[in-house]
Amino acid sequence: MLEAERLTGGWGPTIVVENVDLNVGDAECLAIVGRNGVGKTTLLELVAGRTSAKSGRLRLDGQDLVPLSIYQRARAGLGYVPQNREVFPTLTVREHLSIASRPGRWTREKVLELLPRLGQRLDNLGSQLSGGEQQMLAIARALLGNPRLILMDEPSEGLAPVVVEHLISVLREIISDGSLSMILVEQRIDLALELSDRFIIMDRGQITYQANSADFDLEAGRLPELMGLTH
Ligand SMILES: Nc1ncnc2c1ncn2[C@@H]1O[C@H](COP(=O)(O)OP(=O)(O)OP(=O)(O)O)[C@@H](O)[C@H]1O
Repeated sequence: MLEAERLTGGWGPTIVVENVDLNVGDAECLAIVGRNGVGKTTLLELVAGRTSAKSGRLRLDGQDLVPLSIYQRARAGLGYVPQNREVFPTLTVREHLSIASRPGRWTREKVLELLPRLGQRLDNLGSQLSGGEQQMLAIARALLGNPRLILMDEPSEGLAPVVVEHLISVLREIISDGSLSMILVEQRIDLALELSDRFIIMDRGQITYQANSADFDLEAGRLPELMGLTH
C-alpha cells in the first residue's frame, strides 16, 4: 500500500534521508529503529509531507504523494502521531476529537471504547492532560481521521512504565483490528519487535538492515553491531 523508492530529502539544503526504499503492506506494522539522529523522524516527515522530497518516488495505494500537501496526504489516507504529540493547550479533548473526525470505521464511540480515560476527560483542556493522556489523545485524533496508514513517532517516549504497558495494549488492538497499516518508530527495541511484522534499522539516513520481527533473536546480541553502536 505504501511504496517509497529511492526517497531522498531532509531540511533545507541538508540531505538527511538518502535513497530509502520502503514497502508497507495492507494491515502490516513496520517498525523503524536506529540511533538518535539517524533520520527516522525525517523519514516519517517526508512521508507525511512536512518536508519535501528532493528525489525519489512515494505512492500510497498507487497514488503519487510527492506533489500533495500535508492536508492532501491526510485526505489520501495518512495519519500522523508526531513525536511531540502536538496537542493544543487551549482546546478541549472534545474539540480535538471533533476537528479530526472523518467518516469511517473509527468512530468517536469506537475510539473512546479503546481509550476510555479520554472519555472522562472530554471537557479538559490539552494543557490539563498528563503526558500519557496527551499521547492517547494524539493517537485518538489520528484514528478518527480514519487513515489507511498511521505513522507513529516514538509513542512510548517519556511515559511511565505503567502507561507504556497501556500504550502497548492499545497499539496491539489497533494493529489487530486490521483496518490500517502502521509505521512505528520506536526506541524501545523490545516493544518495536513485539508489535511489528517487520522491522528496519536505519543508520545515517539509510536502511542498513531489515528482517521479519518474529524471526529476529534479540537474545543473540547482534543488535548493537547492526545499529552501528559498536564503532
Ligand atoms: N524539523 C526539523 N527541522 C530541521 N532539522 C531537523 C528537523 N527534524 C530533524 N532535523 C534534523 O535531521 C537530522 C535527523 O534527525 P531525526 O529527528 O530525523 O532523527 P531520528 O532518528 O528521528 O532521531 P531521534 O531518535 O533523536 O528522534 C538531525 O540532524 C536533526 O537535527
